[in-house]
Amino acid sequence: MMLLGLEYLTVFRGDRKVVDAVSLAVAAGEVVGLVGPNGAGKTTLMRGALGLLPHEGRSTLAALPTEARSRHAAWLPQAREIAWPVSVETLVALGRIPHGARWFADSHEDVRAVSAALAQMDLDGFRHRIATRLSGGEQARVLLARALAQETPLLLADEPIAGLDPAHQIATMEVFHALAGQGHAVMASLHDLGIAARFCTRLVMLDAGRLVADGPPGDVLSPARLRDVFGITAWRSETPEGLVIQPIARAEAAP
Ligand SMILES: Nc1ncnc2c1ncn2[C@@H]1O[C@H](COP(=O)(O)OP(=O)(O)OP(=O)(O)O)[C@@H](O)[C@H]1O
Repeated sequence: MMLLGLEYLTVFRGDRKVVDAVSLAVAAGEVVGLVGPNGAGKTTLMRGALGLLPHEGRSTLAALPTEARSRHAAWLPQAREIAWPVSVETLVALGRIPHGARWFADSHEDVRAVSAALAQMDLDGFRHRIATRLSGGEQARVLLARALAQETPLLLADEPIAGLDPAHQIATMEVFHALAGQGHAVMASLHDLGIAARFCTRLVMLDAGRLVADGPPGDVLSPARLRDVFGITAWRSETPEGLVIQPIARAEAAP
C-alpha cells in the first residue's frame, strides 16, 4: 500500500527552487533514508511533502485535509527545542492530540501508546523527569517518542538519530524497522551513510534539489556518487552483517 506519493514535487524557498520536480512513492514496509549533502533539499522536500511549504506538483499527503493529514503522518523536525518545563510523560502525550486527546491523554489507547513510545525510546526511567532538564540526546529521544506516540501510518523524521549515542542510534533504526514490519513506513534524512547503508530498506539521494538516485542502499551509494555528490571516498564491503560503508577521505584529498 502506498503511504506517500510525490509527483514532480517542486518546493520554493522565497523565489528559489530548492526542490526540483521530485517524484517518488513510499510504500508500507519501507524504511527510506533521504541522503544528500548539506543544503541538498532534504528538509525542504519533507516539509513540502507535508504541505508546510508552498509547492508545485503533487504530494498525496499535502493534499489531505488537515485532520486526516495529522492522523496519517507524524513529523519530527530537525530543531530539537523543548519550550516548556513539563514532564517527559506529558510531552510525549501531546503526540496523542491528533487522536482527540486533550492536555492529558487519558483514554486507554492514549495511555498505551504513550507507554509504548516511551519504552521504544528507552525512556521508562525518564517518565517523570522535566523534559527541559535532560541532555541533548535524551531530549531528542523524547521528541522521537512524541512522534512515535502518534502511531501514524507514516513517519517523516529530519535527522532523527543526530546527537544520539551509537546504541540509541541503532535502537532507533531498529524501531523504524519494527514499524515497517507492522505495515508502517518511515522516511528519515540521515547524514551517517554507514547507518543509512545498513538499516534502510531503500535510499533516496538528493543533490542540489534533484533526485539523483533511488533504490537499494548498495546501488545508491556507489563509489561514483559518493565522489560526485558527497565529494568523498569510502571503504565499502559486503559482510555477513550486510553492507558496511565507512567514509575515508575527501575525494580531492584522496591520493
Ligand atoms: N528560509 C529559507 N530561505 C531561503 N533559502 C532557504 C531557506 N531555508 C533553506 N534554504 C536553502 O534551501 C536549500 C535546501 O535547504 P534544506 O534545509 O532543505 O537542506 P538539507 O538537505 O536539509 O540540508 P542539511 O543537511 O544541512 O540539513 C539550502 O540551499 C538552503 O540554504
